[in-house]
Amino acid sequence: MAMEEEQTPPELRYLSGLGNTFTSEAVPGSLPVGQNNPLVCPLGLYAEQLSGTSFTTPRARNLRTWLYRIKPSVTHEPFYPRNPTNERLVGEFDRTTTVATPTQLRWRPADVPLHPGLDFIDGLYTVCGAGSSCLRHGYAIHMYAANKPMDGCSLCNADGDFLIVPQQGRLFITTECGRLLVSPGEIVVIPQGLRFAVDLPDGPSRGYVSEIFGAHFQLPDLGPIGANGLASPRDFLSPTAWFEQEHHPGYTIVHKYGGELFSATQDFSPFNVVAWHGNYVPYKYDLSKFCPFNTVLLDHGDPSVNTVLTAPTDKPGVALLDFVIFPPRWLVAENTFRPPYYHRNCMSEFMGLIYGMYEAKADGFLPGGASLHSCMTPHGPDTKTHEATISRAAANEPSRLSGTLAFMFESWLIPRVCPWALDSPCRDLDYYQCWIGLKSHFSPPAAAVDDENE
Ligand SMILES: O=C(O)Cc1cc(O)ccc1O
Ligand SMILES: [Fe+2]
Repeated sequence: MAMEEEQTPPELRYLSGLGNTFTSEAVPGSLPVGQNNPLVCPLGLYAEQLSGTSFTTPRARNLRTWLYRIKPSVTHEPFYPRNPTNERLVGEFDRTTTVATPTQLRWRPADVPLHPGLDFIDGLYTVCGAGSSCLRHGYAIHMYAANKPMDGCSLCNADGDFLIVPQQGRLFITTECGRLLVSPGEIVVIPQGLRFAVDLPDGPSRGYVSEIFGAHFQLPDLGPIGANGLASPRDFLSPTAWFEQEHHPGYTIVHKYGGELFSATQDFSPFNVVAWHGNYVPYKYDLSKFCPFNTVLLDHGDPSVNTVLTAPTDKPGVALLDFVIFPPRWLVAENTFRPPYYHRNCMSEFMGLIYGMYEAKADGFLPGGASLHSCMTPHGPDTKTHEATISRAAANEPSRLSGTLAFMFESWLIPRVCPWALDSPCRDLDYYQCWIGLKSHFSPPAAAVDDENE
């Protein structure tokens, strides 16, 4: 089922609404009526539940889906450590795997290698993260550069949810719930435990992934904004049931578990779900649908106002991981330094750029590149941006920030960084230089200086 390079993907139908309970059948009459697991399911299917939360999680946050499939997913040979594994995937962030550094870090975009062929699994590499997938608290930030479809192979991430941000090349993703086509400018969430395979209809592809352990993404509360605004639930799209039933000898099930890869074989595709119902589903979202709110008079608001999705911790208002965007918008604040302010944050900020230029960096932060400003590490606009902003005569005029889309993964947990990210040829070792040229503009009245120094 792998698509050749630049093949047109099929038209897909989606179900709309984040958090909805859906039903979907690829064959009419394949979904049991009135119960989840009848003695014999319609059309001779097997019933299988996929639980995304504990059975006893309160109803408002309980997530599960019932899958009606040709054979249950348990029908496979034993799991073995995958050989070769992917040495650059991390699920436990400690001194043995990663490094603590308060240094401002920035990376140039990685070239997508053409040889040897890398699929989504082998093209993934962890950049940083915190906590532990086994202890179900923490997150990992990965990037990927892939040039080969996952052929005869699916991935199941037992560790957490993946939020994937493609930056170059569309992703055609087949899941047990159906198929999604995700373009740069869209994001997709693949929930923990759902099997999926990534095809690359445009060939070489790259992007960013945040993975969260022990939590799921939800929409942020809107507070005084009211009932509408930011990302609207109806703009989140989930797939419709789709299955394949051909005999497929040697199909490989890859299982990411404790940050490590295992594999098992079976003689059929895992995408054999004819019907399903539930609320534990993959979904995609087109970031151009985001309805941004911002200041209409003065000052630069905090970036939390641009939160698309948040994964909460147990502390109210504190995120395990926020996904925040910096979309095209009007800037209208008066007498205001409009780019981001200089900043030290108890949260840690990983940023990526999907296209265009980021408002705080005139140079060096490029589409496909990344930066990391960890807990309390100072950062802010580079010298060029600062100088250009304060010298701009028309600074009070409305201006439209266009042709740009940056994002941030922001977390309460302090990330540790992978050695290969620190040693990467893409690392911009001169990043700190972008602030070194900031001059003192301090000009107190002469009398005040004299008074003080007398
Ligand atoms: O560091 C950054 O560029 C992200 C950011 C953007 C903004 O508009 C305000 C604060 C902030 O941390
Ligand atoms: Fe910041």
